[in-house]
Amino acid sequence: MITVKPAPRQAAATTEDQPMLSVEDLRVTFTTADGESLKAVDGISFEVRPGETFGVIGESGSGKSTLGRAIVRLLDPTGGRILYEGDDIARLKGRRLRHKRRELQIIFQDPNAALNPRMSILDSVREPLDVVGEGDRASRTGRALDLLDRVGISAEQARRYPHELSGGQKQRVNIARSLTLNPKLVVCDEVVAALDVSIRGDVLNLFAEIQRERGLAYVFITHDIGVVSHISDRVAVMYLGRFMELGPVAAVAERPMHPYTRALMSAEPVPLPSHLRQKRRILLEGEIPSPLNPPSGCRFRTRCPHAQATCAERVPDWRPVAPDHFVACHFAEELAPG
Ligand SMILES: Nc1ncnc2c1ncn2[C@@H]1O[C@H](COP(=O)(O)OP(=O)(O)OP(=O)(O)O)[C@@H](O)[C@H]1O
Repeated sequence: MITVKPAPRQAAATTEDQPMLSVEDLRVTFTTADGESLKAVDGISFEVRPGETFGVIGESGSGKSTLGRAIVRLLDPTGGRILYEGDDIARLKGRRLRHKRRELQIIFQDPNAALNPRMSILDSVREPLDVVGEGDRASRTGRALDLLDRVGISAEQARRYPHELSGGQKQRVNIARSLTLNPKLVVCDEVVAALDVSIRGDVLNLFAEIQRERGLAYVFITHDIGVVSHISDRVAVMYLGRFMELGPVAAVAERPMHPYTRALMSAEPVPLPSHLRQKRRILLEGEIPSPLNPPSGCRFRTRCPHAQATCAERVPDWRPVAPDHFVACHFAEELAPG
């Protein structure tokens, strides 16, 4: 089990609740090799507040990575807006997009994804600074070494190549690399999933420390509810391209309002205090349906133990059930425990 030091949410608590990023009705549709339309992200809206960790959880194929990549414009949204400091990231082009993207970084599950195997660790971390041409080479090298030192990579290790480092060390290097251009928001896509369980806690702690030092916001994408409950302030539960529930982690853990959230939470040994754990294991039957042909009405209805006729007929409204807590289920209040 991962043990993560409790992280006081200083940055989130001291900044006002003004969003730093507003995602409005975001859509990403892929065209498959057969020419079919696949709605990987299908009308998602949320805000990220300065200094907070916004968790996104869901099964494989729910569209989490697509959402993360769209936020940093690694792929082009099909529709909707991504408002960041007065600009719509979804529409920006050229130099203005490159400039904004410095402040929005992403770290991937595969520690090798952003590291060139033929470049030394130091060169890889300095590269973003070289590209924007900040200062002279010596100052850029100094800054890269400082960042590497901060994440626990020595100057001697910085001269090595990626294959000479462990997965955990490489993920530390990726953290350093993502920080070179002083981002304000980092999308973390399953960043500890590929790491040995024994070191996941250390790497998560490093993420939490860096966040406190820099007031960074994270969008933390994971299928691991234990990870999300430890690191996030708020969490969104995603299923087949849509959010099913969104709220403060404690509220969602204590009183999950969507049947899918309850099923997810009961399926894993969540390291939550016992009074917050779901008492009964709810079996989530069947595979997630194909996004090429999603169920009508509520997308979860084909696996929901409580589905009724209405669920096939009408898409549930996205509505508040408590302050800051939203759900898309026709029967949320009736079904929610206690
Ligand atoms: N480039 C693409 N072209 C066509 N379909 C894609 C493409 N990228 C993703 N998809 C499809 O979009 C859906 C969502 O994928 P995505 O990787 O975003 O989900 P995920 O929740 O991150 O899952 P995982 O954890 O397995 O990556 C899946 O059905 C996937 O097959």
